[in-house]
Amino acid sequence: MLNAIRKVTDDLYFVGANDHRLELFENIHPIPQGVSYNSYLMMDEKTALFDTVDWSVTRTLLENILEVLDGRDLDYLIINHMEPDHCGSIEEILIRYPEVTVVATEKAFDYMRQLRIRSIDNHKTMIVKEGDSLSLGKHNIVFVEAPMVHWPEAMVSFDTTDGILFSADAFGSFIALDGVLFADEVDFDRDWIDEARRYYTNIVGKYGPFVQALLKKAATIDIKIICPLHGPVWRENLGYILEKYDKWSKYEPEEKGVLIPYASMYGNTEQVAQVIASKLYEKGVRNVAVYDVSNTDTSYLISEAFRLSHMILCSVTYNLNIYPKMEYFLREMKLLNLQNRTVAIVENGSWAPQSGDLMEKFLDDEMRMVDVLNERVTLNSALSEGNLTDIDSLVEAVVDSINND
Ligand SMILES: Cc1cc2nc3c(=O)[nH]c(=O)nc-3n(C[C@H](O)[C@H](O)[C@H](O)COP(=O)(O)O)c2cc1C
Repeated sequence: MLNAIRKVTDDLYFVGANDHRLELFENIHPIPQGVSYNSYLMMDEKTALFDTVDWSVTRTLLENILEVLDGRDLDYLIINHMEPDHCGSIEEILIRYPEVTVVATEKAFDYMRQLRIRSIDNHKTMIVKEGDSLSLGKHNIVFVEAPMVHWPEAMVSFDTTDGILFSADAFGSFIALDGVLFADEVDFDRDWIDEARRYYTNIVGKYGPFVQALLKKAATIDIKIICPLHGPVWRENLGYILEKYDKWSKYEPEEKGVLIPYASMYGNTEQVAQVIASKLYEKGVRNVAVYDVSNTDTSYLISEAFRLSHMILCSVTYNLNIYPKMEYFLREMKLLNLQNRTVAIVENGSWAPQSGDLMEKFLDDEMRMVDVLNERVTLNSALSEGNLTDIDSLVEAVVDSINND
């Protein structure tokens, strides 16, 4: 093979590509380890391509397809999701394979027109809805609607012959594949889970109830392989990733532990965050994650907030407000629907500390099912002897809450 193509099964080929050049996914989330855009080509009596890739790697996709088709024509292009990182090459496929039939939901066809995929109306199309199926010969493909996972038009396709779920954005992950195809070829729980969580929580996190609906449908079919649109394919231990998705989409913490994001200009608030973290370890808590909100991209904080059960928000008062980077994190948590967490507050201010009240009001008024502990610590510029009792009470309250949850 001239190209980096791998076989998922005897009839199914991975023909996607890696991207190490994109700095920000969706122009917002850093991806220091890259990302893959997955596309799969089924070679049966009829040939079918499941989704395409981002425009930037179209050349690789086209060469991969040419090599696998080996002179045959492409019969079907099945579009599960119309986000441009997956639909970016549709037009090129249509130009090169004029006889191809495009298979998608009605909404997906609307988006093709919105996105100015000009030649779609000159092509054979097949609009599918929940339960429709398509025979490729040996393989029978059933279409299952998956609205808001993560766009309204999304569907997943299920090959009933081999039990393969083409799961669109569900079960995806950041990190370029770089030769890997299957999740069982890496130490996923050590090396990939943090980026899988950061991908899910920031990209799909808001749509938990829709993911729950998809998981319920998935429970009724016999899935043997999951082919997502980013990251590795799952063929072993599917329960591992299904369980993670179940937790994340129910907004249940994965682990007991404490996230301590701090906003500090000159280090005094940071010092208190460190003191609190030390005291938590002294009290036997083992899962404490301390982050400076100024030098940690919010996507990482969101991911940690989904992972852990407790949070201690530490912020200076900044022009009578919450420190902007902390405020941004709070707003993102709200937008992504995070809930079911216990939170304690540390505030700092030299003349009119306000960040504590403002953070508490935000948590109470804007977020759902967030329990704010009464034990607050208020610093005036810097830690003083007078704060120590309050710090101990806050730590005690967090430890009690962890132990009694
Ligand atoms: C630009 C700026 C704005 C501030 N605004 C307020 C304020 O509105 N109210 C207040 O009580 N303190 C205010 N402060 C004081 C800080 O909250 C105070 O310096 C705090 O101790 C900083 O803690 P740190 O060492 O963790 O940065 C402000 C400080 C700066 C630099």
